Amino acid sequence: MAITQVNLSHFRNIKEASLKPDLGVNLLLGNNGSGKTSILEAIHFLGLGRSFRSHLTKRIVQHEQDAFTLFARFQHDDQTLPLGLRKSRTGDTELKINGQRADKLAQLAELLPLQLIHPEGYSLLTGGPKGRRSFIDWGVFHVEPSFFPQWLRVKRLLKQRNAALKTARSYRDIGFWDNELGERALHITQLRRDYLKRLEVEILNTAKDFLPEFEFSIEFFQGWDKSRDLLEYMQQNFERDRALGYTSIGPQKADLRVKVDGVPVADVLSRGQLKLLVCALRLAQGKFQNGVGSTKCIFLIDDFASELDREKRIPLAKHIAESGAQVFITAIEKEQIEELFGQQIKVFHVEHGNVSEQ
Ligand SMILES: Nc1ncnc2c1ncn2[C@@H]1O[C@H](COP(=O)(O)OP(=O)(O)OP(=O)(O)O)[C@@H](O)[C@H]1O
Repeated sequence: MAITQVNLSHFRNIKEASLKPDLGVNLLLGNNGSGKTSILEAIHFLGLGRSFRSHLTKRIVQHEQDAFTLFARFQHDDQTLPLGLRKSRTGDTELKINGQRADKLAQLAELLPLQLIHPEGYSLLTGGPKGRRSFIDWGVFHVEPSFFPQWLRVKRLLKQRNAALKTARSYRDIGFWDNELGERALHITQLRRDYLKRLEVEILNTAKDFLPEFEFSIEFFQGWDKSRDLLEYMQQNFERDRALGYTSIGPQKADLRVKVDGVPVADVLSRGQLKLLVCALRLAQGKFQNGVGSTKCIFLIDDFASELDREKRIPLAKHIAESGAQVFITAIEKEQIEELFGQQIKVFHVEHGNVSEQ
């Protein structure tokens, strides 16, 4: 899986740009505010249908323009597919995959699996469980096709159960939703657990290379006490859920708990160390995907050098190179990246929104 062409039009400060990336490491080089991250943001948009910087399209569309347009060609199953996306300031979306209109942005995620590593990425470990759940689900989604439709169904059922909780007078009024939920919840939980079991070794090995001074452990919290039967537990929790107005236990509460000596990493590690650990998690996941999945993962790395000393950049670059994945890296100085990856990189200069190939 690799992108062979990207065109951007009216995206942030980029009026028009066209890039023909290499299948290996691509370096986006430029001064602060030149537009490097905007190119990563555009690729992220093509892969996930959303930005990692703003949920408002009007912030992304170039000032005084109505819409942005992105176009890419990418390799998929031995063929090259074109992908076009236009999004207007008001949020209207037009998506074309291989010349056909597509109505769901979720279709993009299947075609272009991406891993983003960026300076604020450490919030994966310091923030709430939602991000870590997404981390797990990204991987399950890409290796287990039955996961996504089941998860969508569970989310819909939870919405209905939560709505029913507001008018329910006794457990009987919502018991129906729990029966519908129960089996599906167990299924997706099993898929998450199996996936993490397989990924765990890759994560721990990568983390050991980055932070050899720590002994990490990984625990999967399924969203409720694993010794309890979910249906029975939900029944017992009815009064509590009714008072809260939402379902307080279940797979929607799942989490990935990363600890060092039994203590959550967010309480022990420095910011730079947390950042490295997040790199380890994302690289491990991408490498695992590239080993087992049919579609290969692409890495987007924003501000590679930020907060990492040279000694730590070396294992990071080694794992990136080993992944064999296509990589897009932004940096201000070329030397640091060349030193790590050798001459085998394609350099794009970004200056005031203009992109040129070296
Ligand atoms: N909607 C928009 N229209 C036009 N310009 C914009 C828009 N949104 C942001 N900008 C400008 O686009 C530029 C691109 O910023 P970007 O974050 O891509 O820079 P960068 O090269 O990654 O910089 P840094 O090294 O500081 O992270 C900034 O100067 C910003 O002010």
